[in-house]
Amino acid sequence: MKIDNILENIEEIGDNHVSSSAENPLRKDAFEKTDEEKIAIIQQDVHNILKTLGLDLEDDSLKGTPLRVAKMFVNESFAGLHPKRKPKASVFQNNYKYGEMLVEKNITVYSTCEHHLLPIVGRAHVAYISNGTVVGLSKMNRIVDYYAKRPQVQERLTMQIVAELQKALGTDDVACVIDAKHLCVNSRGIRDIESSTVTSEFGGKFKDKNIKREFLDYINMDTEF
Ligand SMILES: Nc1nc2c(ncn2[C@@H]2O[C@H](COP(=O)(O)OP(=O)(O)OP(=O)(O)O)[C@@H](O)[C@H]2O)c(=O)[nH]1
Ligand SMILES: [Zn+2]
Repeated sequence: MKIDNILENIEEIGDNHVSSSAENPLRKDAFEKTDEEKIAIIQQDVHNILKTLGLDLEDDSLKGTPLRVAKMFVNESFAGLHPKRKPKASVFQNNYKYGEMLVEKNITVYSTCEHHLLPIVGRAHVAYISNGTVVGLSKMNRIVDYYAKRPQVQERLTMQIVAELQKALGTDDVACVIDAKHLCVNSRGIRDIESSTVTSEFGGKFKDKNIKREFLDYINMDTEF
């Protein structure tokens, strides 16, 4: 994809529904380097970090780590930063006139906390009410995964998922709840292994108390929002 198209794509994401606060802070030159160029630079950076910590990078087990981490950042953990990886949300006409709520629950979330670069692991529950368009079920999981593969805060991730589905489905009637553990809270710092974080975004009809309740009942949440 050409850089102009990519920037256009980002602007388009910004325009429609996604408020500026729901965008990951990206530099203007974010996509000027190829993935291969980024991997080569990050490999050197990780090498320097480990060397500074005093590790012997000639060691057989460690010597592949800088490249391994660089590839993981670019191709896996943070792959969703690049708009070229945005999933195509195949939509269909709702010819069968299903008018009730559709809930895709227990979608696995693996993301990364942007403050500590430690994992966020949990579940997302996504729901929408069709206004004539339906989306392929797996596309909801793919949209969650795409936005999760970025340095994130959970609030922004939740909002981005809703905004993307609102755009694909042409309706505001979309909601998302995420319940996730942040390893920066569980494994370091306060080291609270039990706590998890719940975030929600309720668009359109989901702001209605009864509709919200129906959704929360489907996902077995007693939490009052
Ligand atoms: N709102 C929000 N905060 C997050 C998220 N992920 C991590 N954090 C918090 O970001 C904060 C960063 O605070 P700092 O005080 O700069 O970091 P720190 O000194 O490592 O803080 P401690 O984690 O309390 O040791 C921490 O309180 C994290 O728990 C998230 O998704 N949303
Ligand atoms: Zn953190």
